[in-house]
Amino acid sequence: MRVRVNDVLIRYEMQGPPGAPVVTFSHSLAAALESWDLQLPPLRDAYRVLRMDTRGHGGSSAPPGPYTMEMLSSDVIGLLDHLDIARTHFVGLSLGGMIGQVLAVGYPERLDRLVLCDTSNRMPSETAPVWEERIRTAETQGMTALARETLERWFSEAFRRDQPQATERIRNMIVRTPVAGYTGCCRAISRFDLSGELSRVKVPTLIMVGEKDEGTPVSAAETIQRQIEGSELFVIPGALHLSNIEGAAHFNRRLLSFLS
Ligand SMILES: O=C(O)CCC(=O)CC(=O)O
Repeated sequence: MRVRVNDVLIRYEMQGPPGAPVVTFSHSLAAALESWDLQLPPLRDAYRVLRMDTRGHGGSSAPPGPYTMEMLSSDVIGLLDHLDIARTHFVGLSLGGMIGQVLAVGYPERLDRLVLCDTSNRMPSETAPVWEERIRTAETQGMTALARETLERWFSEAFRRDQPQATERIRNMIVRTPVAGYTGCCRAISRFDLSGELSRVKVPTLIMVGEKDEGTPVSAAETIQRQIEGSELFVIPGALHLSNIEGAAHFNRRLLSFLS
């Protein structure tokens, strides 16, 4: 389904019994709602699972950027309003986790529980050249040029070797991401800094991170945990950045116990 929210079309899927609590999933940069496929089966009997493509990704519109984290968060609120959802659990990975933090600060009345995965409360200014380089590569060579290095940051060598079909599916998501959507979100991420405001978050929060995530490492998760009072931290053994896929069994067990 696609609905007009703010000035864009947002693609989403909603599965699960009517009246059940809603769990909203928000994916990483260069992914799409299908990156949560492994979370659907364990949740869909007891929850309404709402998965959406972030602006600039998957089947959502990709207007020219730059985007801001506030814009991306406002798209989530617009979708919830459209679907008449007053409150939701929110699970966000990486970029999705940054959106989740903005929601928890700006719209706490809309959130029941918050799960922040493989994310950070700010992008250090030292990383600015990395984002500029990724933007330049996407604009000059297209998303295919970014696929291999992205997969290497997201999954272990063993996973890429042993799960070629799953790896290929994610690769397709990366290369199909519109360049304008990717670069628009890169700019939102590179300017992201919620470090001064995160201590205001009172929503019950679980933080999960792949043990070997390099882009948003365990230390970044620990920083978030120190700032959000009462939050829990779970490190997913062996996983890199897309811990919900490579570490799905651990991820799902911890997610279910936190939500229930
Ligand atoms: O994945 C994201 O949503 C942003 C952070 C990032 O680019 C991490 C990575 O791909 O290594």
